[in-house]
Amino acid sequence: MPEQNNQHFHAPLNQPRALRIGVAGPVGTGKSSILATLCRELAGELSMAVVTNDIYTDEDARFLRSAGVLPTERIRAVETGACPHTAIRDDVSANLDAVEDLEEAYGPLDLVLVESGGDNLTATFSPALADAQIFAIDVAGGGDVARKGGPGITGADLLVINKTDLAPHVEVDVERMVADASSVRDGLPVLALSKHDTDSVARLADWVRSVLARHRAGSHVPSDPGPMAPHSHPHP
Ligand SMILES: Nc1nc2c(ncn2[C@@H]2O[C@H](COP(=O)(O)OP(=O)(O)OP(=O)(O)O)[C@@H](O)[C@H]2O)c(=O)[nH]1
Repeated sequence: MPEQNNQHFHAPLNQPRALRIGVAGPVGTGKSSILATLCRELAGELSMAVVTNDIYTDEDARFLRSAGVLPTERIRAVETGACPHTAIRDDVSANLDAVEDLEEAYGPLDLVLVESGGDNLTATFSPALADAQIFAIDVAGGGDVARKGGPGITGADLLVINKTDLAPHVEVDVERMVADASSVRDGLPVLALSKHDTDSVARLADWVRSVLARHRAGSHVPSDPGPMAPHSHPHP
Protein backbone atom coordinates (compact mmCIF):
# COMPACT_ATOMS: atom_id res chain seq x y z
CA MET A 1 0.00 0.00 0.00
CA PRO A 2 1.39 3.43 -0.87
CA GLU A 3 2.50 5.90 1.78
CA GLN A 4 -0.57 7.95 2.77
CA ASN A 5 -0.57 11.69 3.32
CA ASN A 6 -2.08 12.76 6.63
CA GLN A 7 -1.50 16.49 6.24
CA HIS A 8 -4.36 18.92 5.87
CA PHE A 9 -4.80 19.99 2.30
CA HIS A 10 -6.39 22.83 0.40
CA ALA A 11 -6.61 22.13 -3.33
CA PRO A 12 -4.88 24.74 -5.46
CA LEU A 13 -7.32 26.62 -7.65
CA ASN A 14 -6.08 24.98 -10.83
CA GLN A 15 -6.39 21.48 -9.42
CA PRO A 16 -9.69 19.63 -9.86
CA ARG A 17 -11.22 18.07 -6.76
CA ALA A 18 -11.29 14.30 -6.53
CA LEU A 19 -13.46 12.37 -8.96
CA ARG A 20 -16.51 11.04 -7.09
CA ILE A 21 -17.97 7.76 -8.28
CA GLY A 22 -21.21 6.47 -6.76
CA VAL A 23 -21.92 2.74 -6.57
CA ALA A 24 -25.58 1.75 -6.14
CA GLY A 25 -27.70 -1.35 -6.58
CA PRO A 26 -30.06 -3.75 -4.84
CA VAL A 27 -29.13 -5.38 -1.53
CA GLY A 28 -26.35 -7.92 -1.76
CA THR A 29 -25.42 -7.46 -5.42
CA GLY A 30 -21.78 -6.87 -4.50
CA LYS A 31 -21.40 -3.10 -4.05
CA SER A 32 -18.95 -3.36 -1.14
CA SER A 33 -17.03 -6.04 -3.01
CA ILE A 34 -16.77 -3.72 -6.04
CA LEU A 35 -15.38 -0.98 -3.78
CA ALA A 36 -12.90 -3.42 -2.26
CA THR A 37 -11.85 -4.61 -5.72
CA LEU A 38 -11.34 -1.05 -6.97
CA CYS A 39 -9.30 -0.14 -3.91
CA ARG A 40 -7.09 -3.21 -4.41
CA GLU A 41 -6.63 -2.42 -8.11
CA LEU A 42 -6.14 1.34 -7.91
CA ALA A 43 -4.81 2.36 -4.48
CA GLY A 44 -1.25 1.74 -5.67
CA GLU A 45 -1.59 4.43 -8.34
CA LEU A 46 -4.31 6.76 -7.03
CA SER A 47 -4.93 8.54 -3.74
CA MET A 48 -8.35 7.22 -2.70
CA ALA A 49 -11.03 7.40 -0.02
CA VAL A 50 -14.40 5.75 0.51
CA VAL A 51 -17.77 6.79 1.94
CA THR A 52 -20.34 4.10 2.73
CA ASN A 53 -24.07 4.52 3.37
CA ASP A 54 -25.95 2.04 5.52
CA ILE A 55 -29.49 2.46 6.78
CA TYR A 56 -28.89 1.62 10.44
CA THR A 57 -25.29 0.43 10.83
CA ASP A 58 -21.75 1.03 9.61
CA GLU A 59 -21.43 -2.56 8.47
CA ASP A 60 -20.16 -1.81 4.96
CA ALA A 61 -17.47 0.51 6.31
CA ARG A 62 -16.44 -2.16 8.82
CA PHE A 63 -16.26 -4.76 6.04
CA LEU A 64 -13.98 -2.52 3.97
CA ARG A 65 -11.81 -1.60 6.94
CA SER A 66 -11.35 -5.24 7.85
CA ALA A 67 -10.53 -6.09 4.23
CA GLY A 68 -7.46 -3.85 4.63
CA VAL A 69 -7.88 -2.30 1.19
CA LEU A 70 -7.30 1.30 2.37
CA PRO A 71 -6.04 2.86 5.60
CA THR A 72 -9.04 2.66 7.93
CA GLU A 73 -9.25 6.43 8.45
CA ARG A 74 -9.92 6.89 4.73
CA ILE A 75 -13.19 4.95 5.02
CA ARG A 76 -16.14 6.95 6.42
CA ALA A 77 -19.64 5.69 7.19
CA VAL A 78 -22.85 7.68 6.83
CA GLU A 79 -25.90 6.27 8.61
CA THR A 80 -28.86 7.21 6.47
CA GLY A 81 -31.83 6.31 8.70
CA ALA A 82 -34.97 5.02 7.04
CA CYS A 83 -34.55 6.06 3.40
CA PRO A 84 -31.27 5.33 1.64
CA HIS A 85 -32.39 7.33 -1.41
CA THR A 86 -32.58 10.54 0.52
CA ALA A 87 -28.93 10.55 1.51
CA ILE A 88 -27.60 10.05 -2.01
CA ARG A 89 -30.23 11.81 -4.09
CA ASP A 90 -32.32 14.35 -2.19
CA ASP A 91 -30.43 15.70 0.82
CA VAL A 92 -26.84 14.77 0.12
CA SER A 93 -25.35 17.05 2.78
CA ALA A 94 -24.15 14.27 5.12
CA ASN A 95 -22.39 12.56 2.22
CA LEU A 96 -20.92 15.78 0.89
CA ASP A 97 -19.62 16.59 4.39
CA ALA A 98 -17.96 13.16 4.58
CA VAL A 99 -16.37 13.56 1.13
CA GLU A 100 -15.14 17.07 1.88
CA ASP A 101 -13.77 16.03 5.28
CA LEU A 102 -11.78 13.27 3.61
CA GLU A 103 -10.43 15.67 0.98
CA GLU A 104 -9.51 18.15 3.67
CA ALA A 105 -7.77 15.54 5.81
CA TYR A 106 -6.03 13.40 3.18
CA GLY A 107 -6.04 15.48 0.00
CA PRO A 108 -5.13 15.81 -2.70
CA LEU A 109 -7.30 12.82 -3.48
CA ASP A 110 -7.76 11.43 -6.97
CA LEU A 111 -10.85 9.34 -6.35
CA VAL A 112 -13.62 9.06 -3.75
CA LEU A 113 -15.95 6.07 -4.01
CA VAL A 114 -19.41 6.49 -2.47
CA GLU A 115 -21.42 3.32 -1.84
CA SER A 116 -25.17 3.69 -1.47
CA GLY A 117 -27.22 1.65 0.96
CA GLY A 118 -28.60 -1.48 -0.67
CA ASP A 119 -32.00 -0.65 -2.14
CA ASN A 120 -34.10 -1.43 -5.18
CA LEU A 121 -33.77 -0.67 -8.87
CA THR A 122 -34.54 3.04 -8.53
CA ALA A 123 -31.49 4.29 -6.59
CA THR A 124 -29.56 7.06 -8.31
CA PHE A 125 -27.05 9.61 -7.05
CA SER A 126 -27.54 13.34 -7.19
CA PRO A 127 -25.09 14.90 -9.66
CA ALA A 128 -24.18 17.18 -6.75
CA LEU A 129 -22.67 14.14 -5.01
CA ALA A 130 -21.40 11.82 -7.76
CA ASP A 131 -19.69 12.70 -11.03
CA ALA A 132 -20.32 9.21 -12.36
CA GLN A 133 -22.41 6.25 -11.26
CA ILE A 134 -21.95 2.50 -11.31
CA PHE A 135 -25.10 0.41 -10.87
CA ALA A 136 -24.69 -3.22 -9.82
CA ILE A 137 -27.08 -6.10 -10.40
CA ASP A 138 -26.08 -9.73 -10.17
CA VAL A 139 -26.83 -12.98 -11.93
CA ALA A 140 -28.22 -14.47 -8.70
CA GLY A 141 -31.10 -11.98 -8.90
CA GLY A 142 -32.21 -13.71 -12.10
CA GLY A 143 -31.53 -13.26 -15.80
CA ASP A 144 -34.59 -11.09 -16.32
CA VAL A 145 -33.46 -8.27 -13.97
CA ALA A 146 -31.58 -6.57 -16.79
CA ARG A 147 -34.83 -6.24 -18.77
CA LYS A 148 -36.71 -4.60 -15.91
CA GLY A 149 -35.16 -1.19 -16.50
CA GLY A 150 -35.36 1.57 -13.91
CA PRO A 151 -33.04 4.54 -13.75
CA GLY A 152 -30.06 2.60 -12.39
CA ILE A 153 -30.12 -0.01 -15.14
CA THR A 154 -30.91 2.36 -17.99
CA GLY A 155 -28.98 5.46 -17.00
CA ALA A 156 -25.93 4.59 -14.86
CA ASP A 157 -22.64 5.43 -16.51
CA LEU A 158 -21.61 1.79 -16.06
CA LEU A 159 -23.93 -1.15 -15.44
CA VAL A 160 -22.19 -4.08 -13.75
CA ILE A 161 -23.71 -7.54 -14.08
CA ASN A 162 -21.94 -9.06 -11.12
CA LYS A 163 -21.06 -12.55 -9.84
CA THR A 164 -20.87 -14.07 -13.31
CA ASP A 165 -18.98 -17.01 -11.78
CA LEU A 166 -22.33 -18.05 -10.26
CA ALA A 167 -24.20 -18.03 -13.60
CA PRO A 168 -24.01 -21.79 -14.23
CA HIS A 169 -25.36 -22.47 -10.73
CA VAL A 170 -28.39 -20.21 -11.16
CA GLU A 171 -28.98 -21.14 -14.81
CA VAL A 172 -28.46 -17.64 -16.15
CA ASP A 173 -27.10 -16.92 -19.63
CA VAL A 174 -24.71 -13.99 -19.01
CA GLU A 175 -24.39 -13.15 -22.70
CA ARG A 176 -28.17 -12.84 -22.97
CA MET A 177 -28.26 -10.69 -19.82
CA VAL A 178 -25.58 -8.36 -21.22
CA ALA A 179 -27.48 -8.10 -24.51
CA ASP A 180 -30.77 -7.36 -22.71
CA ALA A 181 -29.11 -4.70 -20.60
CA SER A 182 -27.33 -3.15 -23.57
CA SER A 183 -30.59 -2.90 -25.48
CA VAL A 184 -32.16 -0.68 -22.79
CA ARG A 185 -29.01 1.44 -22.27
CA ASP A 186 -28.67 3.17 -25.59
CA GLY A 187 -24.95 2.50 -25.99
CA LEU A 188 -23.89 3.00 -22.38
CA PRO A 189 -21.44 0.32 -21.26
CA VAL A 190 -22.28 -2.95 -19.54
CA LEU A 191 -19.64 -5.00 -17.74
CA ALA A 192 -20.00 -8.67 -16.89
CA LEU A 193 -17.96 -8.90 -13.68
CA SER A 194 -16.77 -11.48 -11.23
CA LYS A 195 -14.34 -10.69 -8.46
CA HIS A 196 -12.78 -14.06 -9.30
CA ASP A 197 -12.18 -13.17 -12.96
CA THR A 198 -9.07 -11.01 -13.30
CA ASP A 199 -9.86 -9.90 -16.87
CA SER A 200 -13.23 -8.48 -15.86
CA VAL A 201 -11.67 -6.82 -12.81
CA ALA A 202 -9.05 -5.21 -15.07
CA ARG A 203 -11.84 -3.85 -17.32
CA LEU A 204 -13.59 -2.35 -14.32
CA ALA A 205 -10.39 -0.59 -13.24
CA ASP A 206 -9.79 0.61 -16.81
CA TRP A 207 -13.27 2.12 -16.92
CA VAL A 208 -12.53 4.10 -13.75
CA ARG A 209 -9.19 5.25 -15.21
CA SER A 210 -10.95 6.46 -18.36
CA VAL A 211 -13.56 8.39 -16.34
CA LEU A 212 -10.80 9.92 -14.24
CA ALA A 213 -8.95 11.00 -17.38
CA ARG A 214 -12.09 12.76 -18.63
CA HIS A 215 -12.65 14.34 -15.21
CA ARG A 216 -9.11 15.69 -15.22
CA ALA A 217 -9.63 17.01 -18.72
CA GLY A 218 -12.61 18.97 -17.42
CA SER A 219 -15.37 16.82 -18.91
CA HIS A 220 -17.91 16.06 -16.18
CA VAL A 221 -20.05 13.35 -17.68
CA PRO A 222 -18.58 10.07 -18.93
CA SER A 223 -20.55 10.39 -22.14
CA ASP A 224 -18.91 7.72 -24.21
CA PRO A 225 -18.35 4.04 -23.45
CA GLY A 226 -14.57 4.46 -23.51
CA PRO A 227 -12.82 1.09 -23.45
CA MET A 228 -16.06 -0.71 -22.53
CA ALA A 229 -18.00 -1.11 -25.77
CA PRO A 230 -21.18 -2.96 -24.80
CA HIS A 231 -20.55 -6.10 -26.81
CA SER A 232 -16.83 -6.34 -26.26
CA HIS A 233 -16.51 -7.88 -22.83
CA PRO A 234 -16.04 -11.55 -22.54
CA HIS A 235 -17.18 -13.13 -19.31
CA PRO A 236 -16.11 -16.23 -17.43
N1 LIG B 1 -19.49 -15.66 -6.20
C1 LIG B 1 -19.36 -14.34 -6.06
N2 LIG B 1 -19.77 -13.75 -4.92
C2 LIG B 1 -19.63 -12.40 -4.83
C3 LIG B 1 -19.05 -11.61 -5.86
N3 LIG B 1 -19.06 -10.32 -5.45
C4 LIG B 1 -19.61 -10.30 -4.21
N4 LIG B 1 -19.94 -11.56 -3.84
C5 LIG B 1 -20.55 -12.00 -2.57
O1 LIG B 1 -21.87 -11.48 -2.49
C6 LIG B 1 -22.21 -11.20 -1.12
C7 LIG B 1 -22.69 -9.76 -1.00
O2 LIG B 1 -21.60 -8.92 -1.37
P1 LIG B 1 -21.47 -7.42 -0.84
O3 LIG B 1 -20.30 -6.84 -1.50
O4 LIG B 1 -21.55 -7.40 0.65
O5 LIG B 1 -22.83 -6.83 -1.42
P2 LIG B 1 -23.49 -5.39 -1.14
O6 LIG B 1 -24.23 -5.04 -2.38
O7 LIG B 1 -22.46 -4.43 -0.67
O8 LIG B 1 -24.48 -5.73 0.04
P3 LIG B 1 -25.40 -4.68 0.90
O9 LIG B 1 -24.49 -3.57 1.33
O10 LIG B 1 -25.89 -5.52 2.04
O11 LIG B 1 -26.49 -4.24 -0.01
C8 LIG B 1 -20.96 -11.49 -0.31
O12 LIG B 1 -21.06 -12.78 0.24
C9 LIG B 1 -19.84 -11.44 -1.35
O13 LIG B 1 -18.72 -12.24 -1.03
C10 LIG B 1 -18.61 -12.28 -7.04
O14 LIG B 1 -18.09 -11.69 -8.00
N5 LIG B 1 -18.80 -13.64 -7.09
